[in-house]
Amino acid sequence: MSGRTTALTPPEDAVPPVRHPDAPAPGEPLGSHYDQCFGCGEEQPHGLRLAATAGEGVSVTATFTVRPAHQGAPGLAHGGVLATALDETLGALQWLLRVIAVTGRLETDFVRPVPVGTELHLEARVTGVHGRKIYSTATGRIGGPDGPVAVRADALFIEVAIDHFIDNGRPEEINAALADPDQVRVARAFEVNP
Ligand SMILES: CCCCCCCCCCCCCC(=O)SCCNC(=O)CCNC(=O)[C@H](O)C(C)(C)COP(=O)(O)OP(=O)(O)OC[C@H]1O[C@@H](n2cnc3c(N)ncnc32)[C@H](O)[C@@H]1OP(=O)(O)O
Repeated sequence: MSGRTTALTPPEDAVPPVRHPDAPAPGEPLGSHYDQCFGCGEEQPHGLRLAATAGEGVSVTATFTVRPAHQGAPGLAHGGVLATALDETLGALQWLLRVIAVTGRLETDFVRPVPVGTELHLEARVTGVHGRKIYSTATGRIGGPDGPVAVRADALFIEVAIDHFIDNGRPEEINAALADPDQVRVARAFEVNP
């Protein structure tokens, strides 16, 4: 990482994010980007099954219920699982920008322990865009959208082409995804010029 800034606030010449005209309307459920995703996939038995909804501007909200499979200490959510919930919520912002991006950097504050059974209410928004770099921030609250903050994160996502996944993913999963019309439709929903 030599010569690379680790700052997660947008640089002065960053531009405000622009909501894509074809982005899902505020209040619209975003669905899963991949049914095997550990964060949002419906086919992952121990996954988070996080459900995200489009917000105003370039923002999303999401909920995730902590289950016994998500424990670290007895009765409490694992920190890595909570970071996943934040990462997934931040990743869902891509639906509103209609770009494909991956997490380059994620800085997480764990403010309160989160017991099993908790419904975590997350919200995320893009704070600025600088070329391929997308700066964003998220919080997770216990029990409701106005509940106490349990976790928060700042992140830098980097825009990539679909080839990022084709070139780097394991052939079994990539070939299955490319053969699935629903998956291809979802991938195209992220791209400005499919
Ligand atoms: C078919 C299926 C479709 C599914 C689609 C939906 C998928 C959605 C999935 C969502 C799932 C949930 C989300 C997930 O879990 S995503 C999974 C977790 N993330 C990853 O696996 C990413 C792994 N990393 C990489 O692939 C590369 O390093 C990337 C692509 C990120 C950059 O390598 P690339 O060679 O492309 O770019 P570059 O190195 O020229 O850098 C470009 C610029 O960025 C700056 N920079 C880079 N890194 C950092 C850093 N760490 N801190 C600070 N800055 C950083 C860099 O300085 C430069 O800035 P500047 O010099 O221009 O100013």
